[in-house]
Amino acid sequence: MASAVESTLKTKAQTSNLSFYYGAIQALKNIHLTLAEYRVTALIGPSGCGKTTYLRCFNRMHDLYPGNRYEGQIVLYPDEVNIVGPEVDPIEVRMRVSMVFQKPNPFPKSVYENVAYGLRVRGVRNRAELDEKVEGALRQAALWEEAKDRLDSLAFNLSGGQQQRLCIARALASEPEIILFDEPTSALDPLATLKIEELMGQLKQSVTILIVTHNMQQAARISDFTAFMYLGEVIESGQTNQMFDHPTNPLTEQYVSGRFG
Ligand SMILES: Nc1ncnc2c1ncn2[C@@H]1O[C@H](COP(=O)(O)OP(=O)(O)OP(=O)(O)O)[C@@H](O)[C@H]1O
Repeated sequence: MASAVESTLKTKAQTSNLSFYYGAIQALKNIHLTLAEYRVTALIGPSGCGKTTYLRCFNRMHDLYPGNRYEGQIVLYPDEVNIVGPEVDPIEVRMRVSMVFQKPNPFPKSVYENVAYGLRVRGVRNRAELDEKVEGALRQAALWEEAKDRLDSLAFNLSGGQQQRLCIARALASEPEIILFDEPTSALDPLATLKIEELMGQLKQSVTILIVTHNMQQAARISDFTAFMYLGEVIESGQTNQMFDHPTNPLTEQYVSGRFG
């Protein structure tokens, strides 16, 4: 049951009747899920259940490939825009919803230019403003201290964990409302993983987070809410401690206790 504090939460995004098709293949079936504002929601479930497919609906990444089709709605609040609606420009959606991928994927540019890139695309030209925003994003991504003396160095010279934090800074620079994380630590060592997990705890003060993870301990550590997916459906969702300690669906119970997946 939701606590008194949790009951005051605002909804950031409401998914209703969402189905998704890769051409003739239906990958998501009639999904309903609420994302709470300034909270971390984890998507868990066995390989191929649709976690990444669902995540990618939130920034209309599927629009990059012909034949893909959405049905239903993901309504973003407070303005109640259905971001998978055909009348909504995917570019606009991607300004509001950023994504961080499994493997760090910095651009072949300097540390500074990786973060400044999105700002330049959005028309920021003034050097002082760029400097301020780049520093702000690097600080928010807990990378400033390590990167401030190597802003002009190529991003590939950073460690894997630093590169992933740079990608987070790049995602933050456009001041998104939601950040999507697709298994963001699967390519990182335990220490770099810990840094990213701690960072998410700080980021959720100003942004709503949706994360796909295969790591049950990670989901339990960092998320406030968890949704368990199976064969393209959300089978059960709720507060993370409830989902792990007292799931109501036997499939969820089997999955979180490691008996399948
Ligand atoms: N481009 C595509 N074209 C056709 N089918 C696809 C495509 N991408 C994914 N699928 C199918 O959609 C279903 C969901 O895949 P998805 O990658 O979303 O699952 P997942 O839960 O993220 O899996 P994993 O944990 O292994 O990453 C799978 O059956 C997959 O084969």
